[in-house]
Amino acid sequence: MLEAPSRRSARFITFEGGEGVGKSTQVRRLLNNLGRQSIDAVRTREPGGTPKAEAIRSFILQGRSEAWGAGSEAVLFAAARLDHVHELIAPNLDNGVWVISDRFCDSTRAYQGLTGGVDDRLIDALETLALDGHTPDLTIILDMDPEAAFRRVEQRAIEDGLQATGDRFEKEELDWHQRLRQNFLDIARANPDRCKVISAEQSEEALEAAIWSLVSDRFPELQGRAAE
Ligand SMILES: Nc1ncnc2c1ncn2[C@@H]1O[C@H](COP(=O)(O)OP(=O)(O)OP(=O)(O)O)[C@@H](O)[C@H]1O
Ligand SMILES: Cc1cn([C@H]2C[C@H](O)[C@@H](COP(=O)(O)O)O2)c(=O)[nH]c1=O
Repeated sequence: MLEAPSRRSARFITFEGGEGVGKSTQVRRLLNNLGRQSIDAVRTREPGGTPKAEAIRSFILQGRSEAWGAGSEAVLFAAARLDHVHELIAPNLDNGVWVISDRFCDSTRAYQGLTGGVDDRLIDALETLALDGHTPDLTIILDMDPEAAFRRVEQRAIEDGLQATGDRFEKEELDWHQRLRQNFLDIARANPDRCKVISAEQSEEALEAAIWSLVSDRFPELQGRAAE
């Protein structure tokens, strides 16, 4: 299992969890809070973050990889991650810019590995290859009941004027999402230093405050700074 290295001043923080738990919302809020403290930070996401990785994202999430099975999908996610790490994550960290990513390697372990049944040895090998040493310093796992999270996703679709059709993974059955939730909790238990679980069943503002408290406790350069 991954241990976070302490090699640089810029920090690499990832958000993980099931569908619709509020990751993107909290990535944005954390970025704003860091900006208010004059911390230079970029927001990114997986799959995606670079043009090549975004192309792989479209291919997978529109369902075109579905027939290939979870093992091939794990390889595709890793290919996207390899480009993302080399083209965006590593250069920013090397320049002292914090990187905040909406999903990263734990999603492959949770979705394709533990939920999709792909062998741990393949997941471990892909992770080593794609990360090339860029283990997150902190991973925040947002946890909530998937049924409640679905209601948020439906509401988001209504607000966006779209039909809630769902991507490749959002279409899975409820018990699949319940297993996924448990699998993220198991990943957190196996990586207690790097991963912190926070209940996402609270208001956006309360969750933002809980995340700021966690992040500022974790990194000495933020201590004593309150979110405004
Ligand atoms: N704490 C919260 N309470 C209520 N609604 C929320 C909360 N956080 C986010 N939402 C709403 O829930 C919906 C999903 O949020 P968001 O897109 O941030 O989740 P996500 O985890 O990134 O989703 P996905 O897995 O689909 O990318 C949005 O409409 C958002 O406004
Ligand atoms: C990185 C990664 C992602 N996934 C899945 C998880 C979600 O269903 C989608 C991404 O959509 P989001 O709205 O941006 O959360 O992709 C995965 O199965 N494996 C991965 O490694």
